[in-house]
Amino acid sequence: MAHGSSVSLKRVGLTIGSNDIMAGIDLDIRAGEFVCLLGPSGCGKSTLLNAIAGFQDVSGEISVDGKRVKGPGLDRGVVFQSSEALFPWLSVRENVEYGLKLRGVASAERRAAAERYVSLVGLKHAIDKFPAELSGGMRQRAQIARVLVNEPSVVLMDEPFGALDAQTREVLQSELDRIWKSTGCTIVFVTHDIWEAILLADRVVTMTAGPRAHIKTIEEVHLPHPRDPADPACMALYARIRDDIGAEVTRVLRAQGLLEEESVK
Ligand SMILES: Nc1ncnc2c1ncn2[C@@H]1O[C@H](COP(=O)(O)OP(=O)(O)OP(=O)(O)O)[C@@H](O)[C@H]1O
Repeated sequence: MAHGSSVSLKRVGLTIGSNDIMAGIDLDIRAGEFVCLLGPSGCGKSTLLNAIAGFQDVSGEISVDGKRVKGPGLDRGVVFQSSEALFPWLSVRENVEYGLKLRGVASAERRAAAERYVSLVGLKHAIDKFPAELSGGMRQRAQIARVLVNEPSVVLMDEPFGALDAQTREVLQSELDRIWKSTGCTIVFVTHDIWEAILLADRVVTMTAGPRAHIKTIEEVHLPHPRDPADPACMALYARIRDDIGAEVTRVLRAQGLLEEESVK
């Protein structure tokens, strides 16, 4: 199993054309930590995740276990929202084995690894099915297994449960908590859902709205798992984060002239 790596962001920024998307982002993520990124739509959460993945060049410095990120690498795995990320012409087993095959891992070893990770995500019974035969939740489980089989020390998740119905999302949230603990990897998870962040994260990082988006607040969540939304500590945290994001949305609407001063609390 993989260990978790630390991730360090120093003065990270991105300007595209005349658009200052983000600026001055400093964040130190501990090895094995679960960090959720929240913020108003368009603030740059996915862009930041892509920068850690090495898909997006940014200014400043991003390093994993002290080593500068210069592009994608097997130490970082990315789970996308869309289950289209699976190859539709391959079975779950073949999808999960795919990366190992590219790396020349021997067939027996590949098979054993795929079975181990497909079991870990609770999909053993569907290992020979094709993506079209799976529900949305099962496809996301398969995508997670396909990433974990490479034993990344950092897993980057971009709204992985965003397209799922509420009940499936709840099941997968608790499964993810179990999977995270059993692998020990570091998780950086982008979501729009404040409850999802509170139920999963060690720390919830809230970003300001752009332009020049940066970190607004960091909440440490010192609560045991499984967390209960009815817990007063969770409710208080929810109210604080909702107010932080709400203030950003209000600020943007006001700047765009879409909200009158007196209607703002
Ligand atoms: N390659 C690019 N070229 C131009 N603009 C870009 C590029 N990548 C990101 N942006 C802009 O950067 C901003 C942040 O986008 P991003 O998708 O990261 O935000 P987000 O917080 O993940 O949004 P959402 O919550 O709606 O998914 C947006 O204004 C987007 O248009």
